[in-house]
Amino acid sequence: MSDILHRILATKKEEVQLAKASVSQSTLEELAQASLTDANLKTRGFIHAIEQKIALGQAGVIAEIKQASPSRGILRNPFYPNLIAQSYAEHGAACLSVLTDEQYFKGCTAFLKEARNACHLPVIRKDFMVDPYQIYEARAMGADAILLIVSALSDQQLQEFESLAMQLHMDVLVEVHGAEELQRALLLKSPLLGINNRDLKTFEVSLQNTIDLLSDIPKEKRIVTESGILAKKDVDFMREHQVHAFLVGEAFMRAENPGQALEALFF
Ligand SMILES: O=C(O)c1ccccc1NCC(=O)[C@H](O)[C@H](O)COP(=O)(O)O
Repeated sequence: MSDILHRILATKKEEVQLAKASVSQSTLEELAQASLTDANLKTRGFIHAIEQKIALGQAGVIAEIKQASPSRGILRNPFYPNLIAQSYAEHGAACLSVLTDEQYFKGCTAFLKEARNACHLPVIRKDFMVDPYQIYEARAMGADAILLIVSALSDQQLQEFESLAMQLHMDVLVEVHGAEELQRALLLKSPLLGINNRDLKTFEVSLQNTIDLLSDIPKEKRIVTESGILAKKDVDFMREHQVHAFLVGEAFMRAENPGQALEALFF
């Protein structure tokens, strides 16, 4: 239990127990249900937004809003999620990814709400799901999608969490790093499959990781390459291999104008 992912997951389990003592799961379930008919909160199609971009021949960019990360430390200061979201929307992002983890990424629920309220884009709650409670929480805060990290969950949890997210009208990004995780991910229904180029145990990043898994992935899946996309050559490399959806954080967070950086990298 010493690598960073395991530490994050252990913290997350403690946080969920504390949260449950403050807001009961039944209250959250009611809020999540109510959100589905609230004009401001009802879900925006996350996968649909990516597919629309790709149908136009463009890249489907999930643009990340994160203040810090365990591997890179502070990425942006000062940090205004609403302005970043507007900038991404103006410059061609398909969707937003907002980190809500506080301890390791300096994120919070308010950042997701601020970013989503500032634009029309669908938003994924980027956090470490270990309990169904967090899925109700995600919907109650307005998330349009959640992330499920295969290495963090059992097969049963993956299926249960995916099914709950779908019942709450959210899309699911299923994230893998290696071949064994990929086989487990293929048991799920979601068409959105993220391949993380970063090994969350060692922080090592290799874009070749995405390419190495491609031949084992059925055509029905929409592949999202995640992490380490920093330069135009990285984008070209992926697109040459028919990978057209991208999750990018650091390259934009370090730029003075994140949206302009997105446009320069992808369009
Ligand atoms: O980025 C980290 O340090 C990290 C550590 C432990 C778990 C997850 C981590 N990152 C999450 C991500 O996957 C990235 O935020 C995302 O793919 C964007 O990557 P990048 O463009 O390299 O910022």
